[in-house]
Amino acid sequence: MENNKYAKELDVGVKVVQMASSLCKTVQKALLSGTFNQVKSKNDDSPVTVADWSVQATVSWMLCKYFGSQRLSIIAEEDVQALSEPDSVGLLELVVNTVNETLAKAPTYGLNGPSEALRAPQVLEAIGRCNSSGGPVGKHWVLDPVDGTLGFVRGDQYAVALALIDDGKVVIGVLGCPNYPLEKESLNYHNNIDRHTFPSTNMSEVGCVIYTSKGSGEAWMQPLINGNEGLQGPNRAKLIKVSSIDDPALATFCESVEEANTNHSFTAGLANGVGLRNKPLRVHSMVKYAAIARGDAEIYMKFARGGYKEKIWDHAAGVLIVQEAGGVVTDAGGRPLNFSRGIFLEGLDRGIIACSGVKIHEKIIGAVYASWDSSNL
Ligand SMILES: Nc1ncnc2c1ncn2[C@@H]1O[C@H](COP(=O)(O)O)[C@@H](OP(=O)(O)O)[C@H]1O
Ligand SMILES: [Mg+2]
Repeated sequence: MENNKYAKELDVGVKVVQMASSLCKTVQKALLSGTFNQVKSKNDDSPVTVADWSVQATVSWMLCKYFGSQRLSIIAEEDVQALSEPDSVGLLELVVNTVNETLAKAPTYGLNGPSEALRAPQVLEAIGRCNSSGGPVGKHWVLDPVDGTLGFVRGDQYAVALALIDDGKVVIGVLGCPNYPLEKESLNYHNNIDRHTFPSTNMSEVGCVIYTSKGSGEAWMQPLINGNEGLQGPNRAKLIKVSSIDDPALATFCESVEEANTNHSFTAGLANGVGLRNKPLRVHSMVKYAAIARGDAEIYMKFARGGYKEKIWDHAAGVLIVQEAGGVVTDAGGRPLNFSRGIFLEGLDRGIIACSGVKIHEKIIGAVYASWDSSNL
């Protein structure tokens, strides 16, 4: 993928997501062990933590460093408001420390950090500059600093998702999945990782970064780089591919854990309609796209309640990774997702269907048409 037009963007993107994933692992451990417990609620009641802001600041700072601050457009989930409030002084301090600890390790990841530690205003500026609204023209970076924050605070699955959109098309996608084991066999999707035993598994075998660039026909997976070992370790990147299973009776579908985010009974009806037999794998975050791309599951379906507008940062990186790994992603009407119309997936028809192959995908789309009118959705 080195000859790619976006080779530099991909190289920096993968390294910065590696750094961000490591940051998240550290913060998640601290949260679960009670070292600090600052979890805030946003207006929509979803949680936000030190990790969300720290990742956003770190990625934003690095993108500025490598691609210049002048015309850099970044669209990311978090804003600075809650962090700038008077009662957030302690939280801001934690974020500043976390960002500086992370940036200090930049050379271990093959990147250059700042010559001196960032101060609070610089950290707030880095977070606040990610307020672009995207659109059909030019390059836009898209970041979900911690996707699946609910999974994150529960000690479960979450992802760091970074994508680049160029003239309305997603051209690179990078997904950090810090709690996704390298081997499928050791992933127990059905249960949350027990808070009290976490981290019980061999952590060196847990966590990966998956990446691709448009048109390459390849998606790659690296193990998480250990902050101490850094780039000295062997490059263990390997190609990943979607599953070749096309018999629905053998296929597995994944979906959100939260009923509030997708209609579980509608997807159960679809699953039944196409002859799926396996129980759904309920997983937080874009790790579901990673599961399809790695061949660990065949189908991902999401049907949000009417009126909910899907955000581009929740899908951009995952969609491209699934497509380049050999899969198909469309809306429930069978049309491609449109990343060119600002921060929302405008024009999305009902829901999102990601599949390992065309055959299963067609069956699911057919089942949607057959059951939609009677679904009350
Ligand atoms: N009412 C809703 N319907 C659908 N998706 C929602 C939603 N509220 C939040 N989400 C999105 O669903 C994402 C989590 O996905 P999942 O349920 O698959 O784990 C959230 O990402 P964040 O956790 O980054 O906010 C959020 O963007
Ligand atoms: Mg998200």
